[in-house]
Amino acid sequence: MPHQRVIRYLSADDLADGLARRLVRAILRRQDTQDEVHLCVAGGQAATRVYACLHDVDERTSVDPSRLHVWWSDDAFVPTGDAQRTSLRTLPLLLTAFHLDPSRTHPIPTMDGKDDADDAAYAYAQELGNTIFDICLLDVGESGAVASLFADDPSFSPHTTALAVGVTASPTPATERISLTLPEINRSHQVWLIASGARKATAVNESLLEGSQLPAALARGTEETLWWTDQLAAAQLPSYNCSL
Ligand SMILES: O=C1O[C@H](COP(=O)(O)O)[C@@H](O)[C@H](O)[C@H]1O
Repeated sequence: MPHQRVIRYLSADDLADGLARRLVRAILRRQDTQDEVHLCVAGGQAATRVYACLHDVDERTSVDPSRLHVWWSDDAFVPTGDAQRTSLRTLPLLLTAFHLDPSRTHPIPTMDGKDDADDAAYAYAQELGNTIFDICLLDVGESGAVASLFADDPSFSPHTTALAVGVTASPTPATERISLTLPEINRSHQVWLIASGARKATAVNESLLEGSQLPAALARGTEETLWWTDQLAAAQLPSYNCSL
């Protein structure tokens, strides 16, 4: 399994600003050498702060929106327009930052026209097809969850062949959600896990322990797995484990 690297910023603000810059540069580097770039984004407070910081990154104007696809790691299974939708909060920030082409944005289907969360997950899987994310951003939950994969939930199946799954008893609102599966996440070239603040410190530490089976521990990119943290989130890690 590729090595995991932990990057630690001093504060939550530094993390959001630094990660926004690194994200723009990573997209530009990929666009230099390949046609389409597929970015998967997460909700979560820290990830959303990163998207808000994209506006301050001058190089973002060099990103070619006609060659950038944006996908979501998970979302609430609720009606279109429901405030619980992650994409409702994140899409406007990303649209403005990159002037995205709406036909290249792929929000997870809503409840409208779908029988249940599994039906929506199936539709999302169809849309995904053979897509491999160049960068998959995941916001680490307090329990070591990523996307809407919760260690104790029966919908978390590390070896499933499905690309997306319906979650019907999420411990965090909304109760019904749709999530990428671990195998789909792990086809990504780069997996970037974000953890900010003291409430994430235990999850970060436990996920980085040898043999951890938490969803955050099992999420790995085929090329690289990076943990983007701030001092509070990385507080329980040995300092030699961190760069920056
Ligand atoms: O909405 C989401 O948030 C969680 C983490 O949320 P936070 O409020 O603790 O930052 C994240 O794991 C999930 O993927 C995302 O969709």
